[in-house]
Amino acid sequence: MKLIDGKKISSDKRAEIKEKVAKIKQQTGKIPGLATILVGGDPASRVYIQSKIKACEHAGIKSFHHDLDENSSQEAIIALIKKLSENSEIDGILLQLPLPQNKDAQECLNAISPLKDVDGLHPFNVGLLNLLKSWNEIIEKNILVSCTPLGIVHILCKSGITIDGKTAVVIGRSNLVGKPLSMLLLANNATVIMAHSRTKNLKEICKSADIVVTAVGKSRFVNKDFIKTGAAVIDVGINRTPEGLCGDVDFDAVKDMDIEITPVPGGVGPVTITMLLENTLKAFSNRRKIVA
Ligand SMILES: Nc1nc(=O)c2c([nH]1)NC[C@@H]1CN(c3ccc(C(=O)N[C@@H](CCC(=O)O)C(=O)O)cc3)C=[N+]21
Repeated sequence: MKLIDGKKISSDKRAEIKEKVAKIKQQTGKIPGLATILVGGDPASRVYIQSKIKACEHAGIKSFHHDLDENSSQEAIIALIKKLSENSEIDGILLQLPLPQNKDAQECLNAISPLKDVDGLHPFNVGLLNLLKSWNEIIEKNILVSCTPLGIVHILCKSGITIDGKTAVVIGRSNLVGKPLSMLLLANNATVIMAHSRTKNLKEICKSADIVVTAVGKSRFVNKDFIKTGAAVIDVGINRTPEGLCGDVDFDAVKDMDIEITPVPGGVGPVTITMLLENTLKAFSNRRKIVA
């Protein structure tokens, strides 16, 4: 088993971003800004939001955090988002998900200006992603795409794992990870299988894949039976167990296999946050029509 070092991939990219931010400041006198919104006090969400704010500070990006009460109305969330969408100091807006019960997250996301939608969840950006014909267009057209899928493609690329022509199985069909990732892999010429909780013969399907991405949220869900020799395994699961934080893959069960795999922690998580910084810069330059 060969571990893919997400922390290293992340810190290399963050150093590049930091330099870009410094250059932007020098050339424009402006500082890119990211607004984060947390509704309610879910402890895991708070940890993620804090890592995002810290990463911004380290890169020189200005962060504007908004804590909303658990009982805030949907109207109040939308009103805040609209205000941030109009604030010219703010380039990116991130609404931390999930929202507390009884709120329509998509309705809130629809209020984010598509130009500031650093999670790529506004219907405009979802549409652009689905219209993609090739990976080049992501760069040329400056489309904002969800951070975890971008991070996964970045990890594969930096690890020298080709996507073109490979069979990739994505387990999980969420709007934040599974669906956008499938579109990105497709744009990179993979043959993509979108698997989910109702998929039959999941083990056999995964066993045929060159790349397996698991975003399920169940510890030890993926074992030896799912993975073929030589495969790349990307573990997006974040599960808190009595033994600590772990992903969806039963690490002990696969440790003797000839595979490449991202660990949890230290795999996809840190690179996801790095892509949020990257998307904030992308939003900055899209809005100002300059090359960062
Ligand atoms: N609008 C929105 N956008 C998101 O991108 C988003 C979200 N909502 N809601 C929750 C998920 C989850 N997510 C993570 C980011 C970093 C780590 C991360 O850095 N993890 C560390 C461990 C951190 C720990 O100890 O929990 C690691 O894997 O090494 C994990 C999870 C972003 N998400």
